[in-house]
Amino acid sequence: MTQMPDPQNPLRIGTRGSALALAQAHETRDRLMAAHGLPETAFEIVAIKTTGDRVLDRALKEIGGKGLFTREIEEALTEGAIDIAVHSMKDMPTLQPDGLLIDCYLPREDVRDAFVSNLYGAISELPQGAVVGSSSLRRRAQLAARRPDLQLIEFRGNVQTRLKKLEDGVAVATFLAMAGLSRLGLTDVARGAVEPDEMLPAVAQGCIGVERRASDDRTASLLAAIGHVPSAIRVEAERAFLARLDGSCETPIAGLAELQGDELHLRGEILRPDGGEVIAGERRGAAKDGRAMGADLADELLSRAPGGFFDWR
Ligand SMILES: NCc1[nH]cc(CCC(=O)O)c1CC(=O)O
Repeated sequence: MTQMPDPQNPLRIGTRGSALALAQAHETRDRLMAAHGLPETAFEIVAIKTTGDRVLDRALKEIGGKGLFTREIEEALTEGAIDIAVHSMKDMPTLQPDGLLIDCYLPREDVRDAFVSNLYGAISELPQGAVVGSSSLRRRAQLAARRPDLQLIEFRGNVQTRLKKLEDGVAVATFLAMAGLSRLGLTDVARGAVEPDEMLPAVAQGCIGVERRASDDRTASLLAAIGHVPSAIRVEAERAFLARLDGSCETPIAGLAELQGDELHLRGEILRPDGGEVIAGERRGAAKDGRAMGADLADELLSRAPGGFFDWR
């Protein structure tokens, strides 16, 4: 029998302190409570400030490095200060530090981007030269590919900060993940969801992953009850694609795997940051081969990329 957490010996859930991160930690806790019939007091939520949270004044890509939002949390997990770490898989490097493991994914939310604007209803309605705010290299590149006339500006900060910038007229539109808005109860601010055909989402967008110490068997069996296998299949295929490209969410790479019964449909694309070139491809295959499909699709896109394509990295 697994030793269940209790108020004297709670399961400590590590997370960033942002409203979105806390909502994700609460969702994880609620699922564990329901799956095991445990009270809220059997859990402790530990908010941890990361480098990415501290440094708000510079563009993320300047301070650089993968795992800007995860390093301190993974250190706490390794040291045993927390028992699990709850992450937006979109923000996770493809390699976990030695001794740590992610093999539990919650049921995936809406994977699409939301179009957010007080003035216009969709991308197609944006006037020539309109100013759009986004700090996502992927969204900027995808938008520039479709609408080279638009003026793209950096847009950092949490959801509330970005909405305030729209209100102040700093930009006329921005994009946010539907999943984040939904978890914050803010889907009202979306004028609409952008379909993947129009803007392929980031790898693992909308998916929460739970990380643990690989050697921690008690936590492994607790998590087994809340892991969602179809989400795992999809996200692991997308992350195998990303890993082969050596990308991160700071790279103009998009990827989405969808299940149709036992068949997995994987789409991926790499872009030049200015949108000047988009290389896209897809694979269909058995769900069990998802990771191999991801690596294979990445190899195809790499082989089609002209010399110098990745030089901006
Ligand atoms: N990079 C920030 C980030 N990481 C995860 C989400 C949204 C939730 C998700 O995709 O799981 C967001 C915000 C956004 O892109 O709007």
